[in-house]
Amino acid sequence: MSEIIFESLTRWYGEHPRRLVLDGVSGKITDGQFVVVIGRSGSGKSTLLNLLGGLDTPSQGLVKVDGVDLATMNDGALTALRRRRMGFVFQSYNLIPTLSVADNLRLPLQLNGIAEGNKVSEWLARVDLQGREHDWPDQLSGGEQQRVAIARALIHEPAYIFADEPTGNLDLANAERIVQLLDSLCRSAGRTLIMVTHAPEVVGLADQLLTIREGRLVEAEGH
Ligand SMILES: Nc1ncnc2c1ncn2[C@@H]1O[C@H](COP(=O)(O)OP(=O)(O)OP(=O)(O)O)[C@@H](O)[C@H]1O
Repeated sequence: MSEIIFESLTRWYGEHPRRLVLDGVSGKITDGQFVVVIGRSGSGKSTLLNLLGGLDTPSQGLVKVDGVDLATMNDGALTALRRRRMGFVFQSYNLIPTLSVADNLRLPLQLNGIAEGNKVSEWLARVDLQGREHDWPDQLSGGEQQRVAIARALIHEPAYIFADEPTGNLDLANAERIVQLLDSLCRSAGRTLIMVTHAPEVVGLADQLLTIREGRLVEAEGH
């Protein structure tokens, strides 16, 4: 059972004055949900995502992943949790430029001690990039690089995928393709997908919508 609970989650930067960017948000993300985080630029979306994925530490409040408060974990345990249970997709793809496409995909397998088998070619086929094992990231288009990044985020079969504006650098057609790919690959395997986006068309796919305004969660209209 995978579940993320966050309570009174607060993040500020600096002291005197404190700059409050997330102001006591609470919620629950359950197994296999597609959660969409929307809100204006600077409202705190990436801050929330980074806290839920253990990439950042709250100033106050807590995040529980699989029932464990992240604040009780040491760095090694947190790294292990992120490596095994989570996959990350960013706006800027973040492929390692000095590694081939295949070696980028091998990294999560190696870090988790998972046997490679045919996984690299299988996952390239799933993102419609069969035969591109030996290409370098800079030989791929933006949409292709993001598809490699998706395969890399999923190849070790994590429970949670965190995607921070994964379509931010793509044209509309590529953006739709990336969202559909993430949605279908996560849904088919019951993985939880948490996506920050500016794209209003993604909202309709969400099981849960988190709308942030000035660091606070806004109640959905009509509820
Ligand atoms: N390291 C930091 N130091 C100080 N302020 C920061 C830092 N990181 C983020 N902030 C501030 O926190 C606020 C929220 O940032 P965040 O990246 O979460 O917003 P966002 O909603 O994801 O925005 P966007 O849609 O533009 O990416 C912003 O005003 C930003 O300037």
